Amino acid sequence: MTESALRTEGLGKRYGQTWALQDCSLELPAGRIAALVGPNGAGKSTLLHLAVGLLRPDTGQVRVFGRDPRDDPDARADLGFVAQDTPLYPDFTAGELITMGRRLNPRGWDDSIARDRLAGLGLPLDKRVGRLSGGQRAQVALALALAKRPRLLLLDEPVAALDPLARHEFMQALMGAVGEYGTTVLLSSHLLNDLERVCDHLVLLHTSHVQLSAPVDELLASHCRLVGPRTPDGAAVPGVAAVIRASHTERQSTLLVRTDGPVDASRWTVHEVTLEDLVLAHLGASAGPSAGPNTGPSAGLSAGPTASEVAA
Ligand SMILES: Nc1ncnc2c1ncn2[C@@H]1O[C@H](COP(=O)(O)OP(=O)(O)OP(=O)(O)O)[C@@H](O)[C@H]1O
Repeated sequence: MTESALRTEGLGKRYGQTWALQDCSLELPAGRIAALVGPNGAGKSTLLHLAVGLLRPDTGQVRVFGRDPRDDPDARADLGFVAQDTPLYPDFTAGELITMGRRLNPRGWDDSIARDRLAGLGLPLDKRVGRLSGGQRAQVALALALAKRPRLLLLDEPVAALDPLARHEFMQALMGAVGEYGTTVLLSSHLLNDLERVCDHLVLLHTSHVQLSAPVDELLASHCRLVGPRTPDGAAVPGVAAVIRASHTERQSTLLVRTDGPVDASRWTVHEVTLEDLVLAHLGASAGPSAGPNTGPSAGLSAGPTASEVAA
C-alpha cells in the first residue's frame, strides 16, 4: 500500500465565528504532485498552514508521513514550505540565506542543492534578495525549500506574481527537482493550465470544504461532457451518476456529468473533459434546477466564481 504523505481527518480551523476550513478529510499518497485549487477564501492557505504546523487545528487532525507536524520535529524536518508571495529577508543575499538555512536545519540540509540550482539559473549568491525580480526571488525560495530535502513540499501560489516565462521556468525547476528527489508536492494555484500540465492529483476546496480529492486520471475517466437533444433538468440519463453542470439551448443540452456506466451513445455525443473543465464545472455548479435523479452530492453546490475568476 502506498504511504500517505499527508492525511487529514475532520480537520477544521476557525477565526472567530468564521470557519476557514471545515471537516477536511483527505489523503495525499506519497509521490503525488497535487494541485490545491479553489476560489479566493476557500481555505487553501489555511490547509497548507495547518499541514506545516504553523496553525493549530480547532477540530480534527493532520498527519505528515504519519506524524503530527506541531508536536513532532521529525515531521517538520520532512516538510518544505514556500509561502504565498515567497517572503524572504530582503537584506540578506541568497548565499547568506543558504547559510541560515543550514544552521536552522541541522537534521538535513544540502547547500549544494541550492547553490547548484541558483548557479544553473545564473542567479547571483551575493546580491540582496530584495533587489532580485519576483521570478528570481521565487526561484531562491524554491532552491532553499529543496535544500532542506523535504519529503513533502507545500507551495502556496508560488507563481501568482510571475510572468508566463518566469512561471514556466519555475514549474520546470519544480518538476525537475521532484523527478530527481521523488518529493511529494501539494501546490496551490489559480492557474489551472499550469496545474493541468504537471499535476496527477487534485484537491478542490470550496467555501472551506473539500469538494474533490482524487487522482486526476480517475477524475478525468469518470467525468465527460454530453451533447444531445434538449433534455429537461432532472431527467434520468442511463450511465450518469451526477449532472455536475447543465446548459441548454432551445434544441440541445450540454451536460458535464460524472458517470457510473456506459452512456447511450446513440442519443449523446460524448466528449472528454480537461481538468480545467472539471474544476470549473464543480465550482460553478449550483443547486436547484439540475436537482433530480442523476444529481449527486457534487451537484448541490452554491454558485461559484466565474471561469475568469478561477482561471485568473
Ligand atoms: N488570520 C485570519 N483572521 C481571520 N480570518 C482569516 C484569517 N486567515 C484567513 N481567514 C479567513 O479564512 C478563510 C480562508 O482563507 P484562506 O487564506 O485560507 O483562503 P485561500 O483559499 O488561501 O484564499 P486565496 O486564494 O485568496 O489566497 C477566508 O474567509 C479568510 O478571510
